[in-house]
Amino acid sequence: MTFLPHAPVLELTEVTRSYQSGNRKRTVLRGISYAFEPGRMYAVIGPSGSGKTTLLSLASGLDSPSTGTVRFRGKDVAELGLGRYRNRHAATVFQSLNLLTYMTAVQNITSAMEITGVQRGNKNQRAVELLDLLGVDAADHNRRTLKLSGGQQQRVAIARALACEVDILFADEPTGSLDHETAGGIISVFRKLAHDEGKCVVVVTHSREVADASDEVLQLKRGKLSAR
Ligand SMILES: Nc1ncnc2c1ncn2[C@@H]1O[C@H](COP(=O)(O)OP(=O)(O)OP(=O)(O)O)[C@@H](O)[C@H]1O
Repeated sequence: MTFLPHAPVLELTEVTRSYQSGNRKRTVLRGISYAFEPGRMYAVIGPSGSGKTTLLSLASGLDSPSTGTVRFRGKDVAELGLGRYRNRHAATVFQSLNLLTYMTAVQNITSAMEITGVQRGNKNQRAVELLDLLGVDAADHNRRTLKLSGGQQQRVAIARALACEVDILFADEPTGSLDHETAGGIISVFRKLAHDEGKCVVVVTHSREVADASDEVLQLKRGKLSAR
């Protein structure tokens, strides 16, 4: 199958999400439509409680919209199967990273490949390639991730997310706990993944630096998404 270079990789159409609390319904997202392209980095910004994480959950297949559709390369992710979409096409780096800290950087990646059923002969070699791509020092590849710095851990978590050769990478506040310089390194990684590797990178952030480094800045306000 061939794809047009600028055909959207991810499309949200009239997406809404409401939460029921007792007998009250609260609508967080109100009819959001947007098309995300490969090879671009997007920042999603907005005040606390505006629904950024909710939007990320729907776009990444962790949750389903109340109404509307989320499509990956034209196919409704509900039909594709949310588990399959998450394993094969769209990975998320969470704020908590969720690394297995008693395992090495390489083991974190190879075990993710095992769990998601990646068909690859030499998983170790692929893990090393990914860690190199993300700028993790060779000396750190076989260290337990518990022993790595916050910035290095973040890189390992991103490498693990990419282990399944996904097309879309989501990240929730990836620079929130990093100092300025380390955050700059992570921002460069995201830009490289979008511009050199053709990934669609979507970052939820409060950081001005991340927003400034992105190709598109999308603002969530009162349940609506607008390009800034
Ligand atoms: N599972 C849930 N059940 C009920 N309400 C929820 C649930 N998840 C989120 N909400 C509500 O939806 C609103 C948006 O939350 P969300 O976490 O998406 O915002 P956010 O923009 O990511 O906030 P922050 O920047 O503080 O992380 C909040 O009022 C929150 O309380």
